[in-house]
Amino acid sequence: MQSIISVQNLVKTYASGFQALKGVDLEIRRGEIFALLGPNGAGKTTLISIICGIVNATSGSVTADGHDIRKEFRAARSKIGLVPQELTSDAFESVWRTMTFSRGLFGKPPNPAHLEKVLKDLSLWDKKDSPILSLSGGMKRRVMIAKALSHEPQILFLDEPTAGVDVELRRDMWDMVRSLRDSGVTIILTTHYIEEAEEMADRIGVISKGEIILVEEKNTLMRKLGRKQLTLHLQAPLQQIPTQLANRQLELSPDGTQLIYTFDAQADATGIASLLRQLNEHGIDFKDLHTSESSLEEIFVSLVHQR
Ligand SMILES: Nc1ncnc2c1ncn2[C@@H]1O[C@H](COP(=O)(O)OP(=O)(O)OP(=O)(O)O)[C@@H](O)[C@H]1O
Repeated sequence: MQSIISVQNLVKTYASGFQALKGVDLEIRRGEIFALLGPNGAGKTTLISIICGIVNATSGSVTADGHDIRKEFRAARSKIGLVPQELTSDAFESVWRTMTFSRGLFGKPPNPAHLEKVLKDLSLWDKKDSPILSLSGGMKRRVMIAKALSHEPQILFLDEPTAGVDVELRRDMWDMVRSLRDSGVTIILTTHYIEEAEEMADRIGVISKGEIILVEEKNTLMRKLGRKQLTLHLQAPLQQIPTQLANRQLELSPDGTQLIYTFDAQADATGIASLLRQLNEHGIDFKDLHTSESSLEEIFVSLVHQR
């Protein structure tokens, strides 16, 4: 499948001499939701800003729907909608005028039917004549999305779309983003909320210290890097793990009442059956057991910490 965004060997060295991007390659597939995860200062905003033509790269190239962001700036930029973190509109202006103005900036002829559809999709139609400042925080965020969609872009960047919003609004936002994807828009979002990436993304990219350290299908990532744990609640506390079991991936809880076995969720043989046999041989009885899987958060933290 042809990529809708192609980033090749992108380097950004700021005037201070700091290298924020160290040769980034990234392909975004048409129609996907791609989540870009990274700790503070990893280079997410720099990368997005270059793709959107706000910041110039030191070297490397970016194409959006086949158009080079430098050589064919207007054509490339018109494919992209950007929803920044901060509200960037005249708060006294009405929702409708904000959208028509934004569309005009891209040199697109008026298309009231498109704007109406966007506003209806975002449940903002009845607010079209309201000044932005009269709207709630959640509505203002939706107006920023409406504004970014006003020129009919095929690619939408959402920078931290749900930072600081309450749980209910976050869920609404997720539903909205999914329905945008279903309507054919490719979505790239940055987020600090791992839960958000886990919930929404088709693929996940992790950036750390200016390098993309991993790009993977979310499900594959969770399967591949996911660890499973089996916790056994013991009948009687243990002082220590018997030496015969020392070569196992076992941990004893500080109070000695739980044995925790970590195993590879992917492996054909988990070793659970033989572990249980060994415990039986050593007279270690348990009253209960449960298994748990590592979350994307744990995977992410361990990835970034390995570096
Ligand atoms: N104009 C600039 N001049 C010099 N250094 C900069 C400039 N802008 C960003 N940086 C540095 O580049 C690095 C990457 O910044 P960037 O804003 O891209 O990170 P980020 O991943 O978006 O972080 P956050 O999650 O905190 O928004 C940081 O170390 C930052 O201090």
